[in-house]
Amino acid sequence: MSTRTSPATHTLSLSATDLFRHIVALGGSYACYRLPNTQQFTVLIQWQEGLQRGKIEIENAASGFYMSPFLNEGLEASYFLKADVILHATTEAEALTFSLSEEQQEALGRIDPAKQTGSTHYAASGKIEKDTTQEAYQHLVEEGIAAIKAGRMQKIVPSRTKKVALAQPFALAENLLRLAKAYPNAMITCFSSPETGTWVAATPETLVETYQDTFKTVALAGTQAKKEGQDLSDTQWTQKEIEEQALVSRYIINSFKKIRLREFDEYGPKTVVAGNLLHLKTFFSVNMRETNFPNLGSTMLELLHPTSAVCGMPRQEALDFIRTHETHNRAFYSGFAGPVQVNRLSHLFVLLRCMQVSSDGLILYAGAGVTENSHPQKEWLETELKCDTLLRIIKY
Ligand SMILES: C=C(O[C@@H]1C=C(C(=O)O)C=C[C@H]1O)C(=O)O
Repeated sequence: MSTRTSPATHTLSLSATDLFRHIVALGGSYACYRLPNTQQFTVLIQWQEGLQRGKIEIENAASGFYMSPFLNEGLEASYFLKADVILHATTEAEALTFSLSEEQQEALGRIDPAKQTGSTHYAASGKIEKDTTQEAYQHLVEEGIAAIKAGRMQKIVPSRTKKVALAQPFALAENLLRLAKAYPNAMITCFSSPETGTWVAATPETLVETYQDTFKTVALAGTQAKKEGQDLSDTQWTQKEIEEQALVSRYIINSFKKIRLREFDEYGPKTVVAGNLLHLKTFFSVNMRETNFPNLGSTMLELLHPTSAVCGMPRQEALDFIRTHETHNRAFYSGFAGPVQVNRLSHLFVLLRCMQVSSDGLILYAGAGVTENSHPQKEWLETELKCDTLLRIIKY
């Protein structure tokens, strides 16, 4: 759908809260996002029931939003929200407000803002994960270190949950705006459907981006707290962090090698800000036309997910470890999500710094890269900082 403006008298100004309520009341699904370093929020709405299940070819897909849980072999457990309607709003104002043309109002059905009183989002279906204690997480890290010392893996990324209670119904639109303002260079996103429940993320990590002829991905790892007024060029990284991030870079280069792609640009590692944290990031880009890899986005998505930034190395051993040792289901945490073919851009992000919104609370998820030299308590503190990325900004 186009966003051309119709005469002012016929446009309807609708708050995100009213819009979300309207969609949920009619049984639709939506995904809302603000790309890094942009001012615009986009909402993709699907009216027909049921998200499409299974792998899609992002190059040939309709406009929509692609979502994947962490455990997703062959990407067959993915979901696709087909955008029947696309709306945009800027974040310059104090509230998220959409301006709907007549055509868009027709597509959305009759909307009476005064009658919108229901929920703005779907509550989680199925079992809600419990809180992970510090003791349990540190024990998991110790088991990871033992497996590495026994030679079964080089790196593992154990994760945990953190459950917080809600004092009031979750103010979704207000919180998305708060996150967008606090974190200009993050992808701020939320998706809500009966199948997936509701997830919110402020993620720093691109998994796959394609626009016109360019393919991009990044290797992101190594974490430290960002200090007030810190000069990024003075940041010190330990050998452990440098090696941990280099493993992720190597994993990406090995994936290029697997498909005999030899020409790519590599830049970094650079220290980057992600909310309250600093990471090391290497940027990769490929010209898909010159290298004759028109489907590189779909190909790399399958090769990369889950990367060693969120799973470990080697991948199969790390996956087995996570499946057998973690006591919670990661669901969409460390999976991926993002728009596909929206104005020719497909941009999928790793779902990090994320949480599930349930009717009785928020379930946050975070992990930390563990190598032979890890300290369990430090890894716990790292996951606390990662949870704080959301908790220090949102109201709950
Ligand atoms: C696993 C997470 O983050 C990943 C792990 C990192 C690390 O181990 O230092 C850093 C960035 C992410 O690639 C998370 O945020 O939960």
